[in-house]
Amino acid sequence: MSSKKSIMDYETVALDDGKSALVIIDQTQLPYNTEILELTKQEDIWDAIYLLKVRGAPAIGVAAAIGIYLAAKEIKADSYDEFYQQFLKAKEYLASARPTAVNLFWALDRMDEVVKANQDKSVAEIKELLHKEAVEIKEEDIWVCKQIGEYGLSLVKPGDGLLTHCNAGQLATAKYGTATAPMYLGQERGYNFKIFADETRPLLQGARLTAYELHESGLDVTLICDNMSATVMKNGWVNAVFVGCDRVAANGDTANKIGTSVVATVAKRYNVPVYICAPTSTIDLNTKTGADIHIEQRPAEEVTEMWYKKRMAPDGVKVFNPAFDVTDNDLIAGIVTEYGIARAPYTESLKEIFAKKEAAKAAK
Ligand SMILES: CSC[C@@H](O)[C@@H](O)C(=O)COP(=O)(O)O
Repeated sequence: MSSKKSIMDYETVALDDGKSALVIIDQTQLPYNTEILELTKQEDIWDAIYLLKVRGAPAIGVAAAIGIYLAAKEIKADSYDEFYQQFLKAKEYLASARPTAVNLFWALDRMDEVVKANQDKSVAEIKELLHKEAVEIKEEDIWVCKQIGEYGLSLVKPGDGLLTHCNAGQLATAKYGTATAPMYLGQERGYNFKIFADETRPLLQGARLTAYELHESGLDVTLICDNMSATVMKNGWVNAVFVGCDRVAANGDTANKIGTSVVATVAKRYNVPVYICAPTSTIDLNTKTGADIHIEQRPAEEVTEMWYKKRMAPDGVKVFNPAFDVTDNDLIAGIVTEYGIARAPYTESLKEIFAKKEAAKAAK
């Protein structure tokens, strides 16, 4: 019997409180090396987020929550004010790692709220509450992905062809993934999906991560280049597109990995519905439209040489390398959240989703 551990047996992101470490799989090494990193320094945590060692909006959120807890744990302060000043500095630092995925800010703000709400407590007690909150943020993400799986699965039928772009899988979340959650759940229930994974240039999250985790899990996955989605859709092989997101604006416009809007435009041409799998932690009602979303620009080398033995572009050529694009809301058939599926017009339906979330919180 093989004792080789599957990538699915590892936690994408975890806290080792005894070692005061953020524990992650270094995703830049996948699929060849499964290297587990134990990060204790704030600079290393920042680098891991910036360099995409830990990536995907929900996983970035969990890493940030654990990261700021670890920073807080190290603070030596006698008074609340002294503690909070240093906490805010650490928060600002981690928040600067990447600009588009709102989960980074959402998680840091949630941790900040814990500090502000407990000014009457001792510094030691606040640290303990931060620990609890970071653990909760991670646990919640697992539940959220499960729910998205159930709602997503209700949109498709056994034997369907599904296409996904980038990695919104287990490696992008605490477990199950968002766009992959209906796929994993369908597998448990005998749906026999045929999945197409876009390779996702320039950093190949689709090839290195999505194709890897789905294949390891025994799903029927076919890797395609980014320029092949029209072909597989025209052939009638795709019944639905499921993708994740980094920030959904109040009107439903959605920032996700560069190339998502191309897939959505092609899908519209071939009448294939595009579903955005979106934890409410990735929906930002304070951002009005996609035009207000800050799109991260990344180094030219990611396009010209990073994954090649030799540079594959002329020296000195200009390169444009946005990490994300915005899919306009009219290309989106539904936004699948943990509280149900929002449909156009999104300005209203997303508010209803948040009202359900509030009601569920109040009922606890
Ligand atoms: C559930 S993850 C959703 C998104 O974060 C994912 O689709 C994506 O675009 C990730 O981009 P990345 O640059 O790899 O962090």
